Amino acid sequence: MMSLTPDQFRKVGLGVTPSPSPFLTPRPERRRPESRGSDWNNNRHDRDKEVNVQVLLRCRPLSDEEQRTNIPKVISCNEHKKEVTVLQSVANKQVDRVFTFDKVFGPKAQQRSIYDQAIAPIVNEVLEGFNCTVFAYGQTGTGKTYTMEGGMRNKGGDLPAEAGVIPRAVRQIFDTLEAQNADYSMKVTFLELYNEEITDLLAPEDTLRCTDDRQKKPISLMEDGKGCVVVRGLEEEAVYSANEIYTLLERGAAKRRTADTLLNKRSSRSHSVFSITVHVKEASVGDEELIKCGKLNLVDLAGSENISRSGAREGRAREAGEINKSLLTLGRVINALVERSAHIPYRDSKLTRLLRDSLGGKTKTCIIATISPSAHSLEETLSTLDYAYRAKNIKNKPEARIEKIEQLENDLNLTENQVDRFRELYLTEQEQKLDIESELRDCKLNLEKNSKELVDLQENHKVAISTLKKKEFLISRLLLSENSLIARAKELRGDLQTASEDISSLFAKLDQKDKMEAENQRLILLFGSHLDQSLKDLHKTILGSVSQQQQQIRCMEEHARSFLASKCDATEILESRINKMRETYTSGVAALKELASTMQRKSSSDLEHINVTISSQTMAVEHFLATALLEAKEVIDHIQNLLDEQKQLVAVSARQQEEGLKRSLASSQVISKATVDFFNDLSCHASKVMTALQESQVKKIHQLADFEKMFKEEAAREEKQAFENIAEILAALTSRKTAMVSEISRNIQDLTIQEAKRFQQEMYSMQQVSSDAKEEISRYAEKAQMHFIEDTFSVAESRVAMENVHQEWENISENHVAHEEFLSASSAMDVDFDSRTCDVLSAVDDSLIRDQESKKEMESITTLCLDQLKSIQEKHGQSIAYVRSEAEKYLTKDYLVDQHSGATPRRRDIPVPSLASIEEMRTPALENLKEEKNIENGSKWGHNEIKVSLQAQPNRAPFADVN
Ligand SMILES: Nc1ncnc2c1ncn2[C@@H]1O[C@H](COP(=O)(O)OP(=O)(O)OP(=O)(O)O)[C@@H](O)[C@H]1O
Repeated sequence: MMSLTPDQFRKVGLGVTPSPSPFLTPRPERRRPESRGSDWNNNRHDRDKEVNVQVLLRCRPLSDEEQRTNIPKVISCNEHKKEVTVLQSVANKQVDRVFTFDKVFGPKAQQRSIYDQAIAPIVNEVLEGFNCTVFAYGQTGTGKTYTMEGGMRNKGGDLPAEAGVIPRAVRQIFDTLEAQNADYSMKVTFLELYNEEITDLLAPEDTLRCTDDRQKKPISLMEDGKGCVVVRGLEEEAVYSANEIYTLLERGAAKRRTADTLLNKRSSRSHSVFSITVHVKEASVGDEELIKCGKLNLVDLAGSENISRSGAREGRAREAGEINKSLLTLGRVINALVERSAHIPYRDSKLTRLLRDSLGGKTKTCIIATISPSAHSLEETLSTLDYAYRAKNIKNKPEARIEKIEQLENDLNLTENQVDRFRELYLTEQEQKLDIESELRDCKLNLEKNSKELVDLQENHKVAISTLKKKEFLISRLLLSENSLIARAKELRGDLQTASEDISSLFAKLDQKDKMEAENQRLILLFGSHLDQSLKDLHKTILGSVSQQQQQIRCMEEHARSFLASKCDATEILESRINKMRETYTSGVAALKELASTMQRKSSSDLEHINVTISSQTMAVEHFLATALLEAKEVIDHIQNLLDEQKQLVAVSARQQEEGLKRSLASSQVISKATVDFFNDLSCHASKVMTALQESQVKKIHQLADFEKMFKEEAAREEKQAFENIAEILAALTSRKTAMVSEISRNIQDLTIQEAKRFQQEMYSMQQVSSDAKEEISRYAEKAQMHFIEDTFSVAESRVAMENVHQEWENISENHVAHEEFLSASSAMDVDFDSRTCDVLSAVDDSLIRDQESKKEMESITTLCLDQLKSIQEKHGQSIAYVRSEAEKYLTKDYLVDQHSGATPRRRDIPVPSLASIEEMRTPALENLKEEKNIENGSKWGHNEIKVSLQAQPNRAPFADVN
């Protein structure tokens, strides 16, 4: 045990004395104790707050040995989620267990991070005047000592990385107080609890010199587990600097009893308790001096162990037994605290007495549970986790201790040294006082509990007596209840009879409904078959009309073909006639040539004769010639006139022929245009028919959908109106009917769609045929135009030839005979030409007549087609109307099924006795009876009635008879 003050005290010459003055504030005057600072009140308030014990979990890494032997890991830590998962498989099934703690540190967690995250805040609380305890709990070899002590050696002022909680806490306290330049004193104790004996690990060397473990000087622990700190410590007090403390601690730690076990080469065989008590002088509040007193306990428990597994040898068996015993007591204390038992077995072991204030007391407590990740330690790990998890629920009531001792010091008029000693004693006294207070509170609680139990017993006694009375009364009341129950049962029976009659009539109604349902189904089937039949008829009609149309189209094709053939014939005739004309012209031209040669021959002989005549009769002839010349001139003029006339006639005839041909062309063009227009009209009409069909189909679909919707709405309305009892049956019926109707409507829609597709195909083929015929006719018109052009050319050629002939005739105009011959030939040719032209005209007339005939035929076919289309449309409309009327008929029938017949029993309220009336029949409580006695009239169960009934049944009433 030692007292520590900062080096600066020693520097000013105060530190070496056994009892240094920790508080250097001058105390100039004596002060009154009445007023207390606001902090004091705050801390009083803190006393009422309960805080849970904080539980951290640390899992060590696999040791080198464990890694070498490939021991599987069964622990997984999630520091972020603060979860530890124990991986377990039972019968090849993964049955993992997850535990959650306040903080979780995995195998990689460093000493420093654990301290900074978990312990540093606790040390700060100690400096604020709280008592705090941190203890490590876990199976042997899981790292408790490593966590609490770690490496203690201080290398040149710096702590090593593996330094544990104890050296780091000492460092933090020193550093903080120094930084605050605080007025403080500190006391450190390091105790070992071995086999229920306490040893001071900081006792000077010579006490231990030449002694074995058993001869270590034990410290007797006071009953409340507190006394050792102050009482023993005062005698051995000394002052040390911070660095010296580390050396002392290291030495003390080395003194702990350890042993080589199978699970840990340096297994601690004792519990160690390291305590630092810090007294910090608060800033003066007014004329009062306040001291914050905080205490930090750092406990390293010996490891719980399975003796057979840990391999504790014979000599160590008692040791292991003692460790387990003390840890079991600790477990019991934790259980009692969690279950909030009235009795907490703190006194069962020295360990629990030491930790009394840390578990369920006024201390802030943090448990570091250590586990191993090895699969071999699974059982012990689960036990540690269970304990640690339970310990989370322990509640402590920590309170900051800020003491006011100035007043007492002044009253006692002590010296400086006495004041310091007094302060120490006073503070320890306060601690003890608080402990006694807590015990007193426990006693009070027990007393309260006992007195409560006594009151309960008295209550029970009273209750038993009143129960007896109640029972007597109950028997009498039961008789009354019996009578009223029988009367009520009779009433109920009447109601039941009526209800059963209603139910049987409801069942009759249900039967009727079933029958209607069957009838409906039959009707629906009939409707389906009708619908099928009508659709088949419709299909047949459509097929018939389509085949008729095909026939007509074929007929039209025939006509077109025959028309083309006749046209070809006419063209051939025209060609042959033109050929004949050509032949006539050729023969005419040949005759003209022959005539010309004859004329030439005759002219030469005539010239010779003329020459002879001229030579013989020169003068006479000259005169004659002059006369002849005049006559010739006249003749020539005449011929010229005749030729002109002839020429004009030929030109007129050619023009007439050309005009005739033009007219024929125009008429054939008109015919072909009319034919094309007809086919256009036909295709237009067909497309109109198509659109009309599509529209009717869409309309049908809409109508069917509307009908379906209406049907559903109607059905829903009916369902609502129907009785609740048959609502389900009706709903089922309606849904079935709806399904059937929607099925049928779907089928109709499908059939209509197929029909429309077929129609479309037929129309498409009709259009194809029409367009083919149109093309044929336009080709024919082109051909006719070509022929006409050829004819025109040939006419023009013949005119040219005629003009040539005319020219030749002009050249040989002298020969009158030839002229006459020419005239005759020309007239013959003209006659021939006229006859040919007449032939051509008659052929054109024939062709026109035929065209007209074919046009008429086409018109008649078209009207036929239109009539047939109309009839198809009408038939289709009729069949749709039929289908609709049939559907309406059958569905109206369906609707009628659920019409009110009047025979259905009406809903009637069966009088159900109210709960209150039934409750009235119950035998009332005794107290109620007392109340009832006060009610004169107006209650069914009035006092008078009881009396009457009791009198009526005297033998059955009193309880005494039963007994
Ligand atoms: N987190 C850790 N990182 C590295 N080594 C560790 C860790 N925890 C424990 N060890 C090592 O495991 C061994 C056993 O640790 P320690 O002695 O601290 O266990 P213990 O729980 O105190 O055992 P016992 O109860 O038997 O005293 C030591 O060698 C220690 O260095």
